[in-house]
Amino acid sequence: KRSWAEPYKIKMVEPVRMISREERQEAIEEAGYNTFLLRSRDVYIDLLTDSGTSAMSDRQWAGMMLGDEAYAGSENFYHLEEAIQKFYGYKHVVPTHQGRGAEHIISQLMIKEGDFVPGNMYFTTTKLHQELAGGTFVDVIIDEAHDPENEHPFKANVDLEKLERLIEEKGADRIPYVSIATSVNMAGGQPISLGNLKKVRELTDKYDIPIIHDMTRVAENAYFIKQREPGYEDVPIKDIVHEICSLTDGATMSAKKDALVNIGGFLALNDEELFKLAQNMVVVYEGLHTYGGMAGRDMEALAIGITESVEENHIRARVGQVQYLGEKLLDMGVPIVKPIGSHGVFLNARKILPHLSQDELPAQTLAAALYVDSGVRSMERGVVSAGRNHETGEHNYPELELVRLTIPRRVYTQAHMDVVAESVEAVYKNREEITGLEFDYEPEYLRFFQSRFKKR
Ligand SMILES: CC1=C(O)/C(=C\N=C(/C)C(=O)O)C(COP(=O)(O)O)=CN1
Repeated sequence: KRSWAEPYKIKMVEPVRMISREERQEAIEEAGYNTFLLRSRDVYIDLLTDSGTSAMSDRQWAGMMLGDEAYAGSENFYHLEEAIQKFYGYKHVVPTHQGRGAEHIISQLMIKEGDFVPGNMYFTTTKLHQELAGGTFVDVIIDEAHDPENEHPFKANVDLEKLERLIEEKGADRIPYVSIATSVNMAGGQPISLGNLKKVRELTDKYDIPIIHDMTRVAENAYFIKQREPGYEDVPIKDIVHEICSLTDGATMSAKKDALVNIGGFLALNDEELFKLAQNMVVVYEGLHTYGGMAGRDMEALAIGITESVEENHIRARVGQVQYLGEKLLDMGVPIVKPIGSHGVFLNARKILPHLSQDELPAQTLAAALYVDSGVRSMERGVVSAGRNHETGEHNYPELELVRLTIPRRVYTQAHMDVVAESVEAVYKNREEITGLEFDYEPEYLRFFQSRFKKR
């Protein structure tokens, strides 16, 4: 089996710097032990997120020069609309500045006070917008998804019994839609199978409940279907993506991930009436319905990015790099979420720091320790990200207490992955020395972005 390399070569580089350990210790204290509050210039390898951090292609950059910055009717909008209709199959497109812009609109439109929104595990902004609209998120993902060691190949599958029980218990009229994410971020970048999605479709059709698809990383999910689901080995990624979308009634997308742009998003809907309502809301919150908070040039780059995102060699290289890092860490004996995810490798902070209770914020602590060791920035995906129960005010204590090493698309080389793995190994070897953190400042919403912590 011959080696295989990325299907591109580098045409432009952006120098990065490595500051000293002393400077990194100062920087993390300055940032209140929150990696979101570090300055980019103090970060060596930035694995905080794959959101908006990917490299655009020369074609996308060329598209930036074709920005039709007309306020209304920009040519770039129609190119974006065509790309979404062609690759995703949805009829109507409402552009937004990024994913949460679309989540805000669809939540306000479809959810009424006291509703329940079932979904395959929560995502932070998605759940918050459902709550702000008066709804309650209900997790209907299979139990295996909450077990980092479980190697189920499709951990994002829906537990159909859980879903049907909820519908029977609450009544279909209090379930505005089922929220299905392709490649579930908080479970460790795990896919749903087409077989399961078809069963979800059958069940929701029985009760006439729509499915709204969070398609932020749909191409990565399609890649795992091609790798793991019988019958799809020879089906092109773009056809799998199209089939996934065809089983849903609409979608929100943060285009900052799979679609390879630094800003952008949209809401896509098949229902004409809902589309008109969404179009009317977008002008209140995002911008005219033909730009929705994006410049014309951004929409052009996005239309091109969508085309590139479903290209076989691109997605194979993208997911392949994540698998490479994950395999290295498994070989080093570092506890990570299995199977290895699509957009990142998730360290099992609870298992790495068993001497810390969840109240000592193990994932937050581990992310800070990793940064001090090497300048590698990661993101907390544990109790801090889970926030507080919006009724009781108590912390939500998730099963999964993870640190996400999120790989931007087409940015880092294999050498960077090797440096990251060695740093994780060094911190892992020294794990007994690590002591916990506590909150110093905690904002009301999405606290993981802006909280500050201190050593206990
Ligand atoms: C699955 C999913 C996401 O992962 C997501 C944003 N994710 C971020 C920022 C991340 O770091 O994973 C969003 C929100 O998108 P936005 O960051 O507003 O463009 C929606 N769905």
